[in-house]
Amino acid sequence: MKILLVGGNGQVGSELRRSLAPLGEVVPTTRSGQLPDGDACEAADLADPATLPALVARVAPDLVVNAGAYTAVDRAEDEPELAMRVNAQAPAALARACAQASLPIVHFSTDYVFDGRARRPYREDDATAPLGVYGASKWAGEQAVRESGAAHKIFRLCWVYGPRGGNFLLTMLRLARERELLRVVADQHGTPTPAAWIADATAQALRARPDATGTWHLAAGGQASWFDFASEIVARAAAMGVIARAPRVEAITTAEFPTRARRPAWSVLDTSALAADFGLKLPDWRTGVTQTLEVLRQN
Ligand SMILES: NC(=O)C1=CN([C@@H]2O[C@H](COP(=O)(O)OP(=O)(O)OC[C@H]3O[C@@H](n4cnc5c(N)ncnc54)[C@H](OP(=O)(O)O)[C@@H]3O)[C@@H](O)[C@H]2O)C=CC1
Ligand SMILES: Cc1cn([C@H]2C[C@H](O)[C@@H](COP(=O)(O)OP(=O)(O)O[C@H]3O[C@@H](C)C(=O)[C@@H](O)[C@H]3O)O2)c(=O)[nH]c1=O
Ligand SMILES: [Mg+2]
Repeated sequence: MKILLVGGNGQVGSELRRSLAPLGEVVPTTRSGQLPDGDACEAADLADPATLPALVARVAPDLVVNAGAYTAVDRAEDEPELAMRVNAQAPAALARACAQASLPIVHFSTDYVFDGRARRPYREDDATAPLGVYGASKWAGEQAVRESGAAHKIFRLCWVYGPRGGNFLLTMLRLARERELLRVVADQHGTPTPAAWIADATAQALRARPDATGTWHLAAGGQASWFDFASEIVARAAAMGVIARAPRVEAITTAEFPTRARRPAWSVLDTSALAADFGLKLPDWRTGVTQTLEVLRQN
């Protein structure tokens, strides 16, 4: 089996290069046409969706996996057109090309499609109402994939992080080395999920039910505020010797940490459909923090 992996260099994309390898030949694309080790690969610009059907035709895969996205939540408010091209029009073009060639597609979306007013974990068919441009662009991308006619798996993810790339854990470790005090919002709740777990679960779902079509929530177990996540990161990192000492972490409100984009106050995802359909249940989010810090310590 040949797998075209678009966005093969992001947090999830780089873990998918590893986790999908046992399923077949993985053909990654990056924006530059280069992988981090300097090796050449396919180049694909998601800001130019019209070029994507030719990419699919040239590679002639058996499956397309799209891990590329515009993920700068605040910046998206000032670049809505670019965010829409990358997060909505590019997946639309990929999914239409898949439909035409009778290929299945795997696509990823986000908890930020919800407005956060729920009082229980979000289910797949709960009403969406994105608060910002990023969430709106990801919702439009999901809809385009569903409407393309291609067999698809859409996995909605939450608070993704890992040892590489831009993410909250790496930001907290940097700030922990620079500051005595971290101030972190305690009134937004979700579930921090390692990119490696997402990539492993994606590979397992493809193996278990290659033909299943639909949308599933995919996140670690439990729930946390960003303050809980930051507190766990600095406590574990100090205990494991990843940072020399733990700074104090202060719980603040969203109002005390103004950002360009609004974010949902609650975006915990109900993952029971993933368990029922694929037999997949991810460990508690705290286990992921320790595992990721272990990878960083070894590097
Ligand atoms: N990060 C998170 O917290 C969450 C992410 N998600 C979703 O999960 C998926 C994977 O996210 P994640 O791995 O974290 O994202 P990353 O930002 O780590 O990776 C996205 C990748 O897309 C690439 N990309 C962006 N714009 C273009 C472009 N114009 N042309 C080509 N490539 C481009 C980036 O390349 P480059 O590095 O060159 O910019 C990067 O490699 C996405 O669909 C995202 O929306 C869902 C919930 C949470
Ligand atoms: C750096 C920092 C952030 N914060 C707050 C700001 C914000 O409300 C919250 C998270 O900040 P970040 O900007 O790191 O996270 P953000 O970019 O909003 O993360 C989101 O990314 C997209 C791609 C997704 O799909 C979501 O699931 C989610 O992971 O923490 C603090 O309170 N203190 C701090 O020192
Ligand atoms: Mg961010």
